[in-house]
Amino acid sequence: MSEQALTIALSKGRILDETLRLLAAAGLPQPEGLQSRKLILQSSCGTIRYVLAKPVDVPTYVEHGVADIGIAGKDVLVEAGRDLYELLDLGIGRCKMAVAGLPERMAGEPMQKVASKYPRIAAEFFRGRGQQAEVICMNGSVELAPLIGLAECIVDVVETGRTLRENGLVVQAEVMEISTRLVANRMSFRLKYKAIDLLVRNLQAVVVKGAAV
Ligand SMILES: Nc1ncnc2c1ncn2[C@@H]1O[C@H](COP(=O)(O)OP(=O)(O)OP(=O)(O)O)[C@@H](O)[C@H]1O
Ligand SMILES: O=P(O)(O)OC[C@H]1O[C@H](OP(=O)(O)OP(=O)(O)O)[C@H](O)[C@@H]1O
Repeated sequence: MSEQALTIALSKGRILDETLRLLAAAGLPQPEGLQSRKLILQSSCGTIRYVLAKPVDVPTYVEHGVADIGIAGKDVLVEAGRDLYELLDLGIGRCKMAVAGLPERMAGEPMQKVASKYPRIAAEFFRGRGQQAEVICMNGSVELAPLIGLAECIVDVVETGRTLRENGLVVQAEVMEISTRLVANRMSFRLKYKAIDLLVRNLQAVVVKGAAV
């Protein structure tokens, strides 16, 4: 690593283990004390400070410059709409953003209410299709909405498709492909270019080779 110290905001939750494997495969100094409840972990050599953040907050930390680098899903990044540099597709956390609903809904029928944890992405998708939709913002278990009559459809992440299947819902349209991305604060990218460029090149090598996934 270069001598410039970096702060990296990692997404806690389902992509954390894969992220850590990828960072290790790229030869990055590892965070110490992962088993603790600490939210800021230093690497042993002190060149990297890791911040363990809620995924949805990662773009906020990076845009404000309290983290130089962030690792988060494309879904979270697009929804946040922050002014960041997207440097690399890490190829992990792969899933899709899709519109889903009950199968008996006629395809092409105008939508009225759409439930989603991603209100901006949902609104933009229907606006782009020239359809008027009221987006109802949810925090989880979004699949409930069409089942209980809150909305005609949902815009949500689909990975294996199991949650949709087991709740009798089907994909009606695909919105975008999702994977985990490396992003940087714009100012950090200029001021710490050497360290960030080295980080990107090391990660790129393992992403391309697929060594860590
Ligand atoms: N089945 C999936 N469901 C949700 N996200 C997934 C899935 N598979 C991969 N991902 C990716 O993993 C990222 C993190 O998901 P995770 O569930 O940990 O975060 P979250 O939805 O913000 O969770 P929480 O609200 O519980 O903090 C998502 O932003 C997405 O890019
Ligand atoms: O296609 P699948 O493999 O079934 O995965 C998709 C499900 O996983 C996520 O939910 P999560 O488990 O994060 O819970 P949540 O409903 O609280 O967001 C997502 O919101 C879907 O519900």
